[in-house]
Amino acid sequence: MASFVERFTDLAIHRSPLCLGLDPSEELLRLWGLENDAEGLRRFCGSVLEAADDLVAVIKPQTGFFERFGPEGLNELAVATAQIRSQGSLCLIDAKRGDVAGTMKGYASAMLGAGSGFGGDAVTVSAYLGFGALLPVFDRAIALGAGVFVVVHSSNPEGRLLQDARHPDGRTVAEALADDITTFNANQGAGIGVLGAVVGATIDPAATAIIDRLPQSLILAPGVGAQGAEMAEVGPKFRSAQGRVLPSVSRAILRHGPSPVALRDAIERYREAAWSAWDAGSSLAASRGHARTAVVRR
Ligand SMILES: O=C(O)c1cc(=O)[nH]c(=O)n1[C@@H]1O[C@H](COP(=O)(O)O)[C@@H](O)[C@H]1O
Repeated sequence: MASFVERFTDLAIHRSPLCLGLDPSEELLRLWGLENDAEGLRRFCGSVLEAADDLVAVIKPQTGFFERFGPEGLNELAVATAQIRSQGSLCLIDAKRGDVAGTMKGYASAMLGAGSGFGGDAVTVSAYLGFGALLPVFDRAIALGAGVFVVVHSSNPEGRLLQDARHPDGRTVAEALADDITTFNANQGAGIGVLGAVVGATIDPAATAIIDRLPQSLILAPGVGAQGAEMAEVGPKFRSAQGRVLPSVSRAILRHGPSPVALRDAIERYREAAWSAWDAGSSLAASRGHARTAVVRR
């Protein structure tokens, strides 16, 4: 089976590298005139996924917005993940789980790959209990051709104090984590590895050297739109990771619903912008131009 990286790279060229966040929050359900319940979740997700159709590479459901309704919400998460896969997009389950190794094995079986509870193509994880504790998730991802995104430099200001704290050797926590990710990927072989990283698009341009420490990783870049980062900043900030970045947008697109036309227009706009951010000026533009002609002619 093709790896997550191979599948993403192909979809990024033929669809767009955009990662569409599927965040059915109470605020958005209200804005859309939907009930704040499991039925509202279902209608919201159905409309978003119909509008996204085959336009984007990755769709990222945030589990918290589903878990808030208990078993009924989890059922809607399963419905959404199945629909994402049936539309040919990659399903990145944003669960940000992080626990001791034995428990991570449970989360891995819940989230990752065919035969798991939710069948994600990739998952987000948090390393606060230690990078090594996440190994069961890494192992399952390798075995099943899935992906893992480890939070390194989060998009929110509250993350700075913890992630910028220094190890005795002078590296920040985020830098040491980036190095752990790169060592792990390098031990698996050359090229982009199974471990991706989360680096917020809100990152201060003065701090972007952290991205240079991740030469073998896909990089999920949330924070575009509602959190203040512009898509136009992603290309310059993430230049050293050109062709490996998934800019992620949730509210700035979702607030355009429930009109299917307005929603699709918003996805189209961010999709185009994500393409430019991804490959501006690179040789990837040629293959993209080729694929895009086919898409436009659909
Ligand atoms: O892992 C994530 O996706 C993530 C990491 C991070 O550092 N910051 C962050 O906002 N996120 C998620 O990305 C989404 C951002 O939503 P918007 O700000 O509405 O685009 C939410 O689902 C967050 O949980």
